[in-house]
Amino acid sequence: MMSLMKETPVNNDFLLLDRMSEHEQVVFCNDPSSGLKAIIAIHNTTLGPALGGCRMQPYNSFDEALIDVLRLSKGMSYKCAAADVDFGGGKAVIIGDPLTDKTPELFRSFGQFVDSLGGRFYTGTDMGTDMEDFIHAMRETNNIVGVPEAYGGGGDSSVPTAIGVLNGLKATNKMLFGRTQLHGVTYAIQGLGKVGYKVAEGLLEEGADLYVTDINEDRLQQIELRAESAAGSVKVVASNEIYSQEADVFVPCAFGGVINDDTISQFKVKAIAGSANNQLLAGKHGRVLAEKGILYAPDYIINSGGLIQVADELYGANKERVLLKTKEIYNIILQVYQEAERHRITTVEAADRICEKTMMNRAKRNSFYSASLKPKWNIRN
Ligand SMILES: NC(=O)C1=CN([C@@H]2O[C@H](COP(=O)(O)OP(=O)(O)OC[C@H]3O[C@@H](n4cnc5c(N)ncnc54)[C@H](O)[C@@H]3O)[C@@H](O)[C@H]2O)C=CC1
Ligand SMILES: O=C(O)CCC(=O)C(=O)O
Repeated sequence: MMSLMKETPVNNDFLLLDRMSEHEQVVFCNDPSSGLKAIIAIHNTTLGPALGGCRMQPYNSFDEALIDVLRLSKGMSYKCAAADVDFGGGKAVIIGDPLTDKTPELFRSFGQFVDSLGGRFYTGTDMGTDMEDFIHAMRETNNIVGVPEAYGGGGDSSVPTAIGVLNGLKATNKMLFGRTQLHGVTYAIQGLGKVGYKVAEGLLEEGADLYVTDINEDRLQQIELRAESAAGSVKVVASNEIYSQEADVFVPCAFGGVINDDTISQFKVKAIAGSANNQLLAGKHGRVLAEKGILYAPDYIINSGGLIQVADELYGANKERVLLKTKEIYNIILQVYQEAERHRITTVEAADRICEKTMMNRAKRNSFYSASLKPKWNIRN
């Protein structure tokens, strides 16, 4: 299997098709009546049916949306392998503004397209979408996860995602300072959305000092208010100043591509560990970070708490089980750091190796015919 962050120049349609050739299936969804324009990408189903959230964003171009969904779905294949769940990599993007373009019809239409894949793809929330959106989608398909408990789901998947990030931060502190405690370390958090806000709250409760930024003023006011009754402190900084803060750890919880030539030249941190998917703009940036002595927690491992919960939902949601598995992120991140150190490779290379081995072993193991009529993981069909 190829490296996760392969750099592919995208400047004409044929190169784009080359890039798509790593994927099993890419579906373009167009429904003029609801206004839905979406892309579903299934990267790899070696481990099981594809599973991954649905992002809604006002992409500037079709190519931008396609590149995003291709990268995100590939990341999910690795995330599923790292989290040891029997699902493969997939993701969806809806092209539109989450603040103005959401309607029940749009999400019902999206649900119909998901259903048309016949169980090859399960989806739920991601950046720009909320659990409530998928209540509409699940009227059209059984293949929706991350819905409220009242609808038979496991609830808000950003809760375990945030718990996973906090555990990844503990592992990072262990590696950097030889201690797991979250206090006594300063963090620069980018994005106070569903995940970032909960991470910030968790850190504040532990007494940590934070620099935070978001483009949403309400979220900033909320966290400032929250800090008043917590042991830690908050300092709000402008969006473009978050990269150059004198913090110990940068915690990206907004968008992808945030680790690039421009930001790396500004970083003063010792480590980067946050929830955003596809943090490295290109594969080379993992090495550039390592050369600069910045420890990097591979995104698809530290942010796998949400995946663990939505995968668990398909076995019948159990919070205790989800919490146990999510806390394992501490050990997996530490293992990646240690293997990278031992083999003198980057943490991205160490993580990719572990996941590719899992996928290859599974591909070999499942080569015989089984007469089982119903897959064990599918309680809804
Ligand atoms: N929700 C989940 O369980 C999971 C989320 N992730 C990833 O974590 C990241 C955050 O996800 P969510 O919290 O669910 O999304 P969200 O949409 O709830 O939050 C994103 C936040 O980032 C802010 N933001 C956008 N542009 C910004 C900028 N230029 N500067 C500062 N802040 C900015 C937004 O205002 C918003 O508050 C995404 O990359 C997502 O793919 C990964 C795994 C699971
Ligand atoms: O968190 C979710 O709702 C699903 C998993 C996912 O899409 C992700 O981890 O990026």
